[in-house]
Amino acid sequence: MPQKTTETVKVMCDSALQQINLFKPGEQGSLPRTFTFDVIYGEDSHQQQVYDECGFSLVESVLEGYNGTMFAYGQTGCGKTHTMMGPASSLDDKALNQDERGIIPRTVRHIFGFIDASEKEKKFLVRCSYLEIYNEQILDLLGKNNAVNLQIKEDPNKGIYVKDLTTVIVKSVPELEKILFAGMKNRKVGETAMNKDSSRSHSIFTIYIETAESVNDGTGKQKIKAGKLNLVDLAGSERQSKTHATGARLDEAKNINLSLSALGNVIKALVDGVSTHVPYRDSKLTRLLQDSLGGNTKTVMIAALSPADYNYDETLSTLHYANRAKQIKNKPKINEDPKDALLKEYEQEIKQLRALLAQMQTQGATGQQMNQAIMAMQNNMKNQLNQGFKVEESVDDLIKRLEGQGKRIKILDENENDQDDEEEQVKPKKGKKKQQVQKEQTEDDDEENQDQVGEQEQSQNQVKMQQKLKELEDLEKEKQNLNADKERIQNELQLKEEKLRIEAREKENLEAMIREMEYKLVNGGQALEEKEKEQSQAYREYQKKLKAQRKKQKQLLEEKRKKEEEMLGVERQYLDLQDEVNDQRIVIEKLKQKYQNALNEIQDFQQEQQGDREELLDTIRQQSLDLKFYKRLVKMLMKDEEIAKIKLKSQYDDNQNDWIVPPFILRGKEVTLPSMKQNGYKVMEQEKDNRDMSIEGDDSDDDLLNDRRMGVSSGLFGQQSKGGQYKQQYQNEYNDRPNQRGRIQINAPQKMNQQTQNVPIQMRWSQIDSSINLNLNQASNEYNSGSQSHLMMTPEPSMLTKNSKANALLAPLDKPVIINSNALIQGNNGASGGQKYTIPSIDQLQQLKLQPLNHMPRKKQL
Ligand SMILES: Nc1ncnc2c1ncn2[C@@H]1O[C@H](COP(=O)(O)OP(=O)(O)OP(=O)(O)O)[C@@H](O)[C@H]1O
Repeated sequence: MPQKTTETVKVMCDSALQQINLFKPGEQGSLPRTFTFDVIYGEDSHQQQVYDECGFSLVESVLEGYNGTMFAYGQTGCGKTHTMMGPASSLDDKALNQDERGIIPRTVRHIFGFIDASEKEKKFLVRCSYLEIYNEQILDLLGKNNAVNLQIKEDPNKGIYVKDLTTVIVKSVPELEKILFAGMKNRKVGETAMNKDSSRSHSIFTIYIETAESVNDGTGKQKIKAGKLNLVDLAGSERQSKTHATGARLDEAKNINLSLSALGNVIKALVDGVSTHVPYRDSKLTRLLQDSLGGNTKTVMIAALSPADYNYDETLSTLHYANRAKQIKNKPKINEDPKDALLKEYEQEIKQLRALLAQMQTQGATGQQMNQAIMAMQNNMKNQLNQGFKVEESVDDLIKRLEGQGKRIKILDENENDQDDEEEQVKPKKGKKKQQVQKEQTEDDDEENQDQVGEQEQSQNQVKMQQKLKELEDLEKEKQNLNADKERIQNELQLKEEKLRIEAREKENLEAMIREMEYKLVNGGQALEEKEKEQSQAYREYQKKLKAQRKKQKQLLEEKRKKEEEMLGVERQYLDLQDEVNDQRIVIEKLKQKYQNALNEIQDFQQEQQGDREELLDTIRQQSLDLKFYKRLVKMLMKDEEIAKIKLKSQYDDNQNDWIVPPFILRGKEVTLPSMKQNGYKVMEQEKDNRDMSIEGDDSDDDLLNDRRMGVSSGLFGQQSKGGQYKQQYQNEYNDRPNQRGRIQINAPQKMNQQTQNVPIQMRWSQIDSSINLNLNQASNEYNSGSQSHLMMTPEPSMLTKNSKANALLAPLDKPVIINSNALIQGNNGASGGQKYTIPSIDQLQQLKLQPLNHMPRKKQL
């Protein structure tokens, strides 16, 4: 969706013909490149229109049980996030610009609107998950730890899925929106020269909808359908020259461009008609979208364009991308009665719980039996959920967790207070008891006083008194017996009460579980007034009509195009010659136009390929420099045997696309490998903290740091002593690879003066005799004598020994050897020692029509 711009508009949208015309800047009067798509939106179109025409029918399909994917593709800053999400300010419930909301918030409303308008008997289970792919890592935007790189798995029933991805059950628009906004806040966004809030990751918000409805065959059976909707906001392709990205932004851009070019390769392979292999595994993005591209999913691609002439190349590339994607044929199918449907599991659980409750009420099952049954059921459910997804937590819990832990601490404090309160309440009770005991004591004392008075009276009648005493003793005994009986009865009563309490609690638990299970499912026909239902139905009908109209319009356009095609070949009966001439002229004009279009297409394609190649080579070159730096660093820190030992214990993980390196510690002369289970990585980090690093000399100097970033070249020519050391190391490393073939690139300066700009020229190694000798002394001498010319090689500087064999031969094919030297090109005739070889001059190289490569980083003058 083009955004308004003050620059010259070079994109014309023809919505009626569903065509987009792109004019090349500087080519006045030339024919535009024309592309036809299902729908075209100019800068005056509205978000509602985009949703009605692109989103609505896809969401309806998902509600019918299809899988759907909608993704926005395009150059950075073109409006992908705007189209998918809309401006952040529009998402608020009270926002005045709610009509600017994008596809995702509209989808959320559509889904629950549909549920509310469906029959009451229908049951729905709605869940969602939210992930981002950042620097080729899959991060859970709703997860407890969103720095963990999750793994992609494949299962015959579930298809491709992300292991341990958090999914949350939602029952209403506000709940789903809360989750969405909380996840959005975790997304990686950064400022670039082209977009203040540029998405630095690809994000996938997935909504899973399961529907259960009774089959009308009198068996009471239910039909379950499960649809899944992926709403994808891709990060935009970007050129470093425009975004001026450096550091982390540049790393992100490299990863973004690589994954987008992997997506492009998948699309190409799917439509070129010759590829037998589709490279889905080349990136996490293509792997996750595998079902959406050529699989069983209904997919809508939205191409966002910039209309500015400044972005002509990127706009053309996006249009080609979309044009190819348009040709992909998917085979969508409804997911009926899927084995892993959660709704089915929940329904079964509810049934079983109800049966248990009934049993408890009629047969009086014991609390212990109940407990065991509930525990078994809960475990069973957890296992089922764990097979694919993490066990869901409630929306409120999740939001609380995402907002931080503060609330929980507060709740704990409150509980503590509650406890204190309870104790406070207990205290007065204890006091009362004490008072009562004191009272009883006083009463006893009174009795004693009275006895004393009686004693005086009874002194005259001792027998009587003794009898009385005996009676008292008997009474005391009886009292003791009664107390013992009372205690026993009390204990029995307590036990009975406890038992009753347990049973009541179990029953309550059971009922709560049933309530909770039922709560997770949403019944159709809720909350809506009859009038709202009618409106919703009318809107749906209108959408259907609109869809039918669009289909008809498309058919008519197609017929018109076909007729025009036919006209070009039809022989007509002409009444006079002039008519025939006129018609033929029109036919010729049209054929000319077609021919020109085809030529343009070929030219665009070649340019695009060249652009892609340059971008990729640039990335390879950058990565090769990084790799060299890390290699150098590791070699400075560790011995070859140590590296070998650790490599032996390491494994390459295809799923993670990364090395799993076990923890290790460098201590004195030994390498210790602490077990991963025993917190090995933590131990390793502590060891690292204990080490102090010191660098000899004034190595903090910026220049030196820069030179180091460039890799080994900094050490090669600047100081002979260092150079010698490096040479020796590299020679050792590569001399034992005699049979690997490689290629050589010569980056030749266009003009032979010191301010030259490099025009790199590629020459395949196969054009050079594999046993040549190169005399490179001249290059290094020239360098050392202070000339601007220099020689830089990656990654095999062993070539630089005097009269050395061209060890570039030994370079593996994926690591190009780069020679950048004036001297090499000029003083090239004399190979020494045996065979002769002449490196071609620039003219000769150019005559070979070898394609120029990208600009190479120039090395600093030392
Ligand atoms: N159709 C539009 N109408 C109004 N504003 C728009 C439109 N499209 C884009 N914008 C604005 O342009 C800016 C960049 O858009 P957005 O962030 O959506 O680009 P993007 O393609 O997602 O970029 P990136 O790939 O860098 O994430 C935003 O401020 C956005 O609001």
